[in-house]
Amino acid sequence: MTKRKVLVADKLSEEGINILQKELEVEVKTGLKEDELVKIIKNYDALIVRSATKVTRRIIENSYLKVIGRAGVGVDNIDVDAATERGILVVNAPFSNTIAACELTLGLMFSLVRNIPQANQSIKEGKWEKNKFLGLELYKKTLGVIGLGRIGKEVAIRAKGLGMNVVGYDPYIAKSTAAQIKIKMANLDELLKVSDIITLHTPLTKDTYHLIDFREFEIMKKGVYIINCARGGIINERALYDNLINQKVAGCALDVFENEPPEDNPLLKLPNVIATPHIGASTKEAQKMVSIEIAEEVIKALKGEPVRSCVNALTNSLQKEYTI
Ligand SMILES: NC(=O)C1=CN([C@@H]2O[C@H](COP(=O)(O)OP(=O)(O)OC[C@H]3O[C@@H](n4cnc5c(N)ncnc54)[C@H](O)[C@@H]3O)[C@@H](O)[C@H]2O)C=CC1
Ligand SMILES: O=C(O)C(=O)COP(=O)(O)O
Repeated sequence: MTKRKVLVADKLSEEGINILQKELEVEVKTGLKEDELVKIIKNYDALIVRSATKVTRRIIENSYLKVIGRAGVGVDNIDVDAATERGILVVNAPFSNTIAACELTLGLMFSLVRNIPQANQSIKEGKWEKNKFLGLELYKKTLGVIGLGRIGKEVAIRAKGLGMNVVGYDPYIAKSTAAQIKIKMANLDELLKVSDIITLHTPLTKDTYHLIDFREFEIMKKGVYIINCARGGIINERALYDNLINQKVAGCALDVFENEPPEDNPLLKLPNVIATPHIGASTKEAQKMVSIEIAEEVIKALKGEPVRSCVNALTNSLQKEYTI
């Protein structure tokens, strides 16, 4: 019997590729543009991507795909509605990169308040600017966690371990989740008012697009720090820029951008912005697990077996069940 064909369009660890190869014919072609994908997508039963490849309506409508696999969590780069309309299953691998994204968030939080990247740069330039890099302690500061799903929850638990006060905002989680990790829940405005550091961990959806906009910056404390390891579009980058310039925001750490790669993004020119190139999920452990998780899901979907992480029609109410 001829094997079904899967196109792997972004980098996937070899463990996952090996699993796919046992059952399917696998082709790996990365860095394809929309036009190139449109030309070849008819040849495949399944497509696997990460965040780089945008799976547009045009690609979907030119395909005979049965399943689209997202080797990671966020599916904002996939037109899930278009896939659903054509009966194409969209599955993701949400259980494998939680710790990786959480630990990057913590690394960025320490880096921000102690100016570690700036101090590193300075000493490598031959300077000894000891007095320039006076930092802040995290101990007893208030961390506002927006989105208390898998990653936000792990960040909150670790922040409490550092002696921080943690306030959470997430309209869709059960009260028992907050009680379990012993953090205070608040509405968005209360969280913005009291937080010394704010970290974002929601998906990018129609509801969370520009969740942090000019109005929200107005409510924040002067000297607040912002961390975004979720998605660029959740913060209005123009509002962030203005509030860094007027020093309402003391500094921010960004792993994600509205446009990636962020060509000519003015935020990257500011000294109080530290940035990483969307590496939240980039650990050996996470990438190995993600590749296995998505390979198994895609194979199950092609066999018509029940899958664990179908994201079609994931409305907010469904998301509630899904997160808890
Ligand atoms: N930088 C990176 O490489 C990575 C980024 N991510 C991003 O992080 C996001 C979160 O990942 P997980 O924690 O695994 O997802 P999750 O689904 O477990 O958690 C998301 C949480 O956000 C909440 N939420 C949804 N809408 C909200 C709103 N309007 N206000 C407040 N909370 C809201 C949900 O109720 C849920 O509890 C992903 O969607 C992805 O975009 C995830 C992994 C790696
Ligand atoms: O899993 C996610 O949502 C991520 O953002 C990770 O993105 P990546 O797979 O590293 O391109």
